[in-house]
Amino acid sequence: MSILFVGGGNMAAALIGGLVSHGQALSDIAVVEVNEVTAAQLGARWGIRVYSTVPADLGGASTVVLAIKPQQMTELLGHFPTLPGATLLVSIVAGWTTSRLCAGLKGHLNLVRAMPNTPALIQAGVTGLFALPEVSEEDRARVQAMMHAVGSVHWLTKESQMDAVTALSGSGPAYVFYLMETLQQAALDLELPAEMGHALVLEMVRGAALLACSEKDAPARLRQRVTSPGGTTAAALRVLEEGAWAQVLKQAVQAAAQRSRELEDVV
Ligand SMILES: NC(=O)c1ccc[n+]([C@@H]2O[C@H](COP(=O)([O-])OP(=O)(O)OC[C@H]3O[C@@H](n4cnc5c(N)ncnc54)[C@H](OP(=O)(O)O)[C@@H]3O)[C@@H](O)[C@H]2O)c1
Ligand code: PRO
Repeated sequence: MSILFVGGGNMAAALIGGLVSHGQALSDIAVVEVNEVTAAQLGARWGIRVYSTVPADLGGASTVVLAIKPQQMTELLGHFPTLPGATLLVSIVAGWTTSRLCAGLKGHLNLVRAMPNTPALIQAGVTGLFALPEVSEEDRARVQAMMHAVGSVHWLTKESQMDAVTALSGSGPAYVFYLMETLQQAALDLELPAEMGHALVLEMVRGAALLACSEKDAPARLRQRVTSPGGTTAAALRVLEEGAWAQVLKQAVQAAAQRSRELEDVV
């Protein structure tokens, strides 16, 4: 499978890294990247072909991955080559629906939307996929293999689920990193040395995530096992409940899903 990435930023680099580690030939990967610094870094890191504009023949690629920001899409599609019907178009662009993509790509229907996340950088990502009915089983398998190279894959049954996936697992790493930043600050406030606070938070989050993945018990049950009656955890959880922490977090995820719905309309 030869792949042309349009946009060679954070997510494209993560996907390329995963593909290369799964044996994808570097000669079968090319990138279109307008940012000269990023373009030079991609070339130096992998020695792959890097274009400054989309080549009319797509560099011979059978799969094109759109990996630019939603706000950059209208300009890109304004001068995008007409795709041969057999070319598989995969878009990781948040918010852009297949209907808008199809319209911008002159009726192209061989379309799959993918929503990965940044742990893809270490092949620990999770991706939601949605394909139009016109996409063949073979092309579905190709895109599944591509995203599986950077983590696990879940097929969506309805495109509208993509906004929730974007809000949950697409944006989700930022919520966890924010929690970690806050806990590190709390460690400083409790006068732990910065390095120790940093390590304790990292190892605690890693341990909790691994435990949750290894156990059949739901997170609520795991939480109960930490919480001794009248103990320290109960004291902390009471403060979180008083601050309506769960409601605030749910509202944050709702806001992300709403923004995903709005992003289709950005120009
Ligand atoms: N980051 C995430 O966690 C994440 C997760 C899932 C999905 N996504 C989606 O993935 C897409 C890319 O996100 P990202 O974080 O990888 O963004 P990014 O790091 O900004 O990468 C996009 C790259 O494309 C370049 N570019 C802009 N216009 C271009 C054009 N016409 N042709 C070729 N290259 C062009 C940008 O250059 P400039 O910097 O000079 O503009 C930038 O280097 C977004 O649509 C986002 O919604 C992101
Ligand atoms: N990063 C993109 C955004 O913040 C999409 C999910 C994660 O819009």
